[in-house]
Amino acid sequence: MSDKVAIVTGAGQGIGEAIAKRLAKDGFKVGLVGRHVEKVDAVAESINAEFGADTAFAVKGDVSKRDEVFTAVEKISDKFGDLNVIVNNAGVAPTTPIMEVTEDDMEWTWKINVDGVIWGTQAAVTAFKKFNHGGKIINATSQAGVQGNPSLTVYGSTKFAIRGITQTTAKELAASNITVNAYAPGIVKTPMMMDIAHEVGQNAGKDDEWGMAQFAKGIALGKLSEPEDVASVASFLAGPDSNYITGQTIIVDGGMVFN
Ligand SMILES: NC(=O)C1=CN([C@@H]2O[C@H](COP(=O)(O)OP(=O)(O)OC[C@H]3O[C@@H](n4cnc5c(N)ncnc54)[C@H](O)[C@@H]3O)[C@@H](O)[C@H]2O)C=CC1
Ligand SMILES: CC(=O)C(C)=O
Repeated sequence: MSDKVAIVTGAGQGIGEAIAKRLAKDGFKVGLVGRHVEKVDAVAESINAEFGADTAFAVKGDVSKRDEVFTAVEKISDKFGDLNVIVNNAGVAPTTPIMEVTEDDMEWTWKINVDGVIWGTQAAVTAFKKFNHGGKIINATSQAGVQGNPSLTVYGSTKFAIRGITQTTAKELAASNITVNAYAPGIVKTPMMMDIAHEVGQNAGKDDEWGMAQFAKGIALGKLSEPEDVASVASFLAGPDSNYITGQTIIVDGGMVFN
């Protein structure tokens, strides 16, 4: 068991919720950050009911806003008296055929997916230094940040960027005993993916199930993944068994992408 402290952004549902629950099970105190405070509060309550009062603490924060990220990280690390891990998980996934991409699509998607990782990294490094030790930074990329997907130009561009940021910051922060890695899920059964499947289905005059099946094609293991499959990898990256790994993206996609 660990007595370490981890922060997970976008922890109100889906993969972030599963990671927060898994890290609590691993023995971490967990800080949950989300735009919708009622959602992160509900996840924190369920963690506290299962793992003991004061295991989880929820804070409202929009990752696209630097001040809000710094405030959230300070509140959580003050409450638990330390910070060892941040999981920059929050993200959005617009489906945008190339000829329909607008300036607005580019701006809001990059602000959340990419700026959010940068602010989370800066805020966590500031806390690691305050507590006089290194730490672990874990970023959410995607199979769409490893290979091109039609109609995911905007989203994919952010996820390719996150793999780049993972590599550059890993090299820059190694001397401070900070590792930086990423997980790249394939198709995970979460509200985000259900929304995408709905849109793809509607555009083709079909239903959500058909939409999901289009994304499920080509998965070697023949099934979609659960948020807990991604949480297992985040658990490994947050724990001591990954201490000698940095700058890497672990692909959790059931064999969609082989690189
Ligand atoms: N579901 C999937 O198939 C895949 C997901 N991913 C990535 O995994 C991460 C989590 O995805 P899901 O759980 O599926 O998504 P989701 O949409 O189900 O949950 C994302 C959470 O992030 C929060 N969020 C969004 N913008 C935010 C902001 N500005 N500030 C704070 N919180 C914000 C949302 O409110 C939501 O609670 C994302 O970065 C996504 O791109 C990557 C590959 C596949
Ligand atoms: C949402 C996502 O990351 C996909 C479809 O790869």
